[in-house]
Amino acid sequence: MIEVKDLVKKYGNHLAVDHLSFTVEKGQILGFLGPNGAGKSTTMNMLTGYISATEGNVIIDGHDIFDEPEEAKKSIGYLPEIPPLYPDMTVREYLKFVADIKNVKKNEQEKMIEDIMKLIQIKDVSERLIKHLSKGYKQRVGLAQAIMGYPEVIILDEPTVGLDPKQIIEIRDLIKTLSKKHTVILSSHILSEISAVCDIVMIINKGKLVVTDTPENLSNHMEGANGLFLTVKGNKDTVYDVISSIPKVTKIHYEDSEEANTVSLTVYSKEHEDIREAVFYALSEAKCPIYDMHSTKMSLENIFLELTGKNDKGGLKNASDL
Ligand SMILES: Nc1ncnc2c1ncn2[C@@H]1O[C@H](COP(=O)(O)OP(=O)(O)OP(=O)(O)O)[C@@H](O)[C@H]1O
Repeated sequence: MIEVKDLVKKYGNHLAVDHLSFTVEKGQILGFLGPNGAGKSTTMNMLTGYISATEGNVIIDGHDIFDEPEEAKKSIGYLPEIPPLYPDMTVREYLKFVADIKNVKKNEQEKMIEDIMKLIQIKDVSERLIKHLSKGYKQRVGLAQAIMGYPEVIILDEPTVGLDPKQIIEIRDLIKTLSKKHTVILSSHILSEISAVCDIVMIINKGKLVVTDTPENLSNHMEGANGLFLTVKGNKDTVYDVISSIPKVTKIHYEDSEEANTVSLTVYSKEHEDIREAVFYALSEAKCPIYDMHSTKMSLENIFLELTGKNDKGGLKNASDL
């Protein structure tokens, strides 16, 4: 449905998007994740033909967005980060205006506007001026214009930014509903948001692809990086020697210890290896009593920070490469 090949955007000497390639299948929801300035908006603006690319291709439903913009754009509905609304129009007037510019047939317009207002739940504000709507409702009207004409592909740039938690859940549910009939690409800098709605996550940083995988795989593979937190009574060197002699241990990280004569540390092991028993027996043999032992699960935010931090060292393509 969407094919992106070696997409590059340079602003002067600044490489905002650096050879990005990916495909999105029909009916999928692809989440684009990255910190501020990662290149999300720039990529979306190229996908929708809003700005040109320095290099590379974007093929939407078989049409190149740069060579056949009219054909390709027919398949796209776009909600930019700031929704393109006319504040002095009522919701209904605005949607009629959007239907006109998207060449929706006159005899189909009224029904389509009604159906979309019902789907997006904005019927109750249809006669109100857009400038008098709350932010959540403005965002909904932005979504309504994106799906006008029922394009195959819907591209949403940070669709929940600035909304309250209830509105965020409502917009997420809407996105899931939309994906039943459309292919959806959305961007966010919030990992939990992406994992809640997307089939595939692409993490980008400094314009480069860091990793792409399903949200489940991303979490599962990162569990290998989860550690075992320990507080042990004993001497730091002894504890280090004992723990580092356990075969499956890959990394030891010292933590601040709150009790005198104790050592706190997080111990990392190879993927999915349970080292709790080995740690217990080794420390008891060395007469170093364990005061605390618990698993530390990496939060989704930490996964994201870990991945985007690793990018400078280059070259992760799948979560399984971690
Ligand atoms: N018109 C422009 N001229 C020069 N540099 C630009 C322009 N637009 C974006 N950039 C730069 O390109 C990089 C990528 O910006 P972009 O807006 O795509 O990031 P983003 O991932 O969408 O970030 P955010 O989450 O903050 O919106 C940034 O370093 C930004 O400063």
